[in-house]
Amino acid sequence: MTKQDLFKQKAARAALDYIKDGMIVGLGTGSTVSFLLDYISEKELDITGVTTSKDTSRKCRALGIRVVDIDMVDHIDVTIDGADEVDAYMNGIKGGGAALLMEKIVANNSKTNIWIVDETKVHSVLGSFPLPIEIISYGSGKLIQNFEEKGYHPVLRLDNAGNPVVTDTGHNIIDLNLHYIDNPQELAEYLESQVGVVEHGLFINIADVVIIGGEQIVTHNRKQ
Ligand SMILES: O=C[C@H](O)[C@H](O)[C@H](O)COP(=O)(O)O
Repeated sequence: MTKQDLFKQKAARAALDYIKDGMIVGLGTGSTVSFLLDYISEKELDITGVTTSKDTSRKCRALGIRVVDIDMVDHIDVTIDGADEVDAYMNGIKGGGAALLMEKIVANNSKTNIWIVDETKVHSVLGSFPLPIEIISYGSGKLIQNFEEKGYHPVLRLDNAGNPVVTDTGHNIIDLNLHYIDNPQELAEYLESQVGVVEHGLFINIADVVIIGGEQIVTHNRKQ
């Protein structure tokens, strides 16, 4: 196991403190959340999960974690998710695993949102990680052209067979290679105004707690 994986594991283990029996828990997507699911199963926590991807649902089924559709619950107590990059203001980029749309819907319906990341993902300014944009396929060439003209260096994400990645909700992904996002809010507003964009991977003012795994665990709390 790499050091980065060990740090992801540490962050995932620390997140268990926020989960109690009987809770409805939003379950994110990705390798860090995968460690969390293992711990939830090992500890036999009696939770009801609301998942953010087919991958997470599959893993929950394999581990015997109960899962229900988001529309079957009247609230979500806490959601625990990974992130691809986190800045000093606890804003982040998500969607490296193409799950950003379902993740944002679950996050927006959760009382508390907790991110679990390893320390390599924390940067003072967002943009090192390419920003995923979920789009409809019709007219995607035009959208790419618009993003090129803005200097965003867009790349349509392809799968191993060279076909456009199709998300769990049936869309495609464009990754923007921005390197330095000086005003995430302004960029989010621009992206939201583009017809054909379903959702973007900028998660602004969403995380309440960020647990960073490193040699030590560091926890940031928005309310502090
Ligand atoms: O679409 C994927 C999600 O936003 C993930 O939470 C993110 O990519 C982090 O994944 P990982 O824990 O594998 O680094």
